[in-house]
Amino acid sequence: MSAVAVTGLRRSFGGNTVLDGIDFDVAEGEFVSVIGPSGSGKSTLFGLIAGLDTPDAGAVTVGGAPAAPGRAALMPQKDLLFPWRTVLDNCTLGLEVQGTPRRRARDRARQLFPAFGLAGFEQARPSELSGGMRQRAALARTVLQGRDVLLLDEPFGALDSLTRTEMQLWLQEVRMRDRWTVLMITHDVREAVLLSDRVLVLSARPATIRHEVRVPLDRPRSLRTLTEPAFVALERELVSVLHEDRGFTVTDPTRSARIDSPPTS
Ligand SMILES: Nc1ncnc2c1ncn2[C@@H]1O[C@H](COP(=O)(O)OP(=O)(O)OP(=O)(O)O)[C@@H](O)[C@H]1O
Repeated sequence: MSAVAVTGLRRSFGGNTVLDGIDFDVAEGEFVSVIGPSGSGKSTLFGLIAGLDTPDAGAVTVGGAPAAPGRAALMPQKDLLFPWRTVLDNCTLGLEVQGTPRRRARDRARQLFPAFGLAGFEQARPSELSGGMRQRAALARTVLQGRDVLLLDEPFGALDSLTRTEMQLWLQEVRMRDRWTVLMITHDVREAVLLSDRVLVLSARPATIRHEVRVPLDRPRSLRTLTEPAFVALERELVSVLHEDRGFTVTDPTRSARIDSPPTS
């Protein structure tokens, strides 16, 4: 059974068709990235998978049942940590919303802190954390909800490139331990290839799945992976597909691996 199955998904807002027939499956334990032009509907797609929005047509199942709040855990683009709560109590929020008593929620959160590089910061406020630590806290909150599927919407978008690379390798490590099923939105082609088993490329709006690549590189992947010919070839393929959509032909993907260009309309 697929962890996530998306069939014929359509979503419009007013007269603006955003998703125009999206079909894909995610297997249990798979890491799939979704890339595509800004405004193509990636966050809209995640809202539908998270059960926070309803499609105009088509269907989404998570673990074989129709998408509904609480079936997949969504980490939104902004970390949304509450400044007045301690880091520990920010991490327990999802559990508390589910009805877990605060004490038990705190015990469970505390157990994650060492692996998430947050040990010793339980009583700190979010403002005392670095950008990478904030993202790890937001991810801890998402993971703690104990869902079968994690939806990460640009989890590292706000980080500098060094921290970002460290976080990517860290995410790979913690995820290999627990085999989460992950769907991740990113604007960074290199990040998508480094972390994923498969990368889906959305077209510009109205979005369809324009392209898909499998990433058959061994794990764990490391900084060295970034320069392997197979890695570079996949990166080049994805960058070319993305830029073709915008009428460009890419000859040197290493100079244009990011795609955070302005919305097309
Ligand atoms: N609730 C809503 N009401 C009206 N329009 C919406 C709503 N949600 C999304 N949209 C529109 O849908 C389109 C796609 O937005 P979405 O945020 O899904 O794109 P995205 O690919 O995630 O963008 P980015 O990469 O910039 O984060 C945009 O034109 C946006 O204005």
